[in-house]
Amino acid sequence: MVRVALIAHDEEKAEIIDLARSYEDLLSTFELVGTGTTGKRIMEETGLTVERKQSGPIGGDLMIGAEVAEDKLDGIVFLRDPLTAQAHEPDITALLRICDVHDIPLATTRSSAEFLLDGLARRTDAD
Ligand SMILES: O=C(CO)COP(=O)(O)O
Repeated sequence: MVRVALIAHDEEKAEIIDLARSYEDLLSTFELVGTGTTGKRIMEETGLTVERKQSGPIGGDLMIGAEVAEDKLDGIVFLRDPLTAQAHEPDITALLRICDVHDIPLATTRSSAEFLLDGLARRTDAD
């Protein structure tokens, strides 16, 4: 089964919930994992189930990164706030880097996330 991580910074939470609603039918066919607060909000505001890791600032990004290192993930939607400095920036950088190392697709904006999910939908069709 396709396994996807969903992560959003606070300023992007409304955007990822809107994205999750728009793609709910597709996402309901995926295994979903997310950082703590993002996962909680998506479960509260959609019908989706998300396996929740720690909140990003206390290690959640690194836990998602560990799944990448273990080749467990097919893609990541990570809607980053480009205008606010994050205390856990080193963890965010580590996650982006490990996605590059393992060539795991990672989308950091709404439009690129739509491309990523549309691409994973085609992969599901082909399976
Ligand atoms: O900080 C985050 C990603 O860097 C997201 O964490 P939360 O989903 O727990 O808010």
